[in-house]
Amino acid sequence: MEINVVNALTYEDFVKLFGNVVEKCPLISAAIWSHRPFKDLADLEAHVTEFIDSLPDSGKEGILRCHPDLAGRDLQSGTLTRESQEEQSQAGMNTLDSAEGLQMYRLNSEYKERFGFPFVICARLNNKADIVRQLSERLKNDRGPERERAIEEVKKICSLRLRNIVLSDIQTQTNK
Ligand SMILES: NC(=O)N[C@H]1NC(=O)NC1=O
Repeated sequence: MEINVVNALTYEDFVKLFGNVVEKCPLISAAIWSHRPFKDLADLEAHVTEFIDSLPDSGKEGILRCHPDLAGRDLQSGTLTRESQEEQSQAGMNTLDSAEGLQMYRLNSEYKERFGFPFVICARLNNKADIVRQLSERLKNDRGPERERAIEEVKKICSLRLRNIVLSDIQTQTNK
């Protein structure tokens, strides 16, 4: 997708297309739409990053709380967003055996109890073993550094989702 096509999108179409680049936070794309024209995709991504960085700690924690648990209730009940469903499947979160499922449940609960927000990691860049290892490791962090660490993961998820939107659009165009 050419950047001039993105820049020509109405507010409604822009939010429809980019509204979930940060999980369940369409407010972010609604806000950055006003920064058009974007120079390129990297510029669009930089605006998302800047918006997130400008939030107070409570806003950053709010973003984290919009994320579903990995291998959690939404995955079991099929209520994940399409993006999250794909990411969690790619990391093998949908094929945990009962011992692994219980381990994830316990670690996720311990994490939420400690920090007051769910554990977030870019599932596309990690496999099952990485996720369990990092969840155990990050449980040892202090709240401030852990909040920032988790927000960095949100940015990685966002970057891959943005790229996905653009690539799948190229695919559609070549198929025409
Ligand atoms: N909790 C959490 O990390 N959730 C996610 N990670 C990811 O890549 N997609 C998600 O929904």
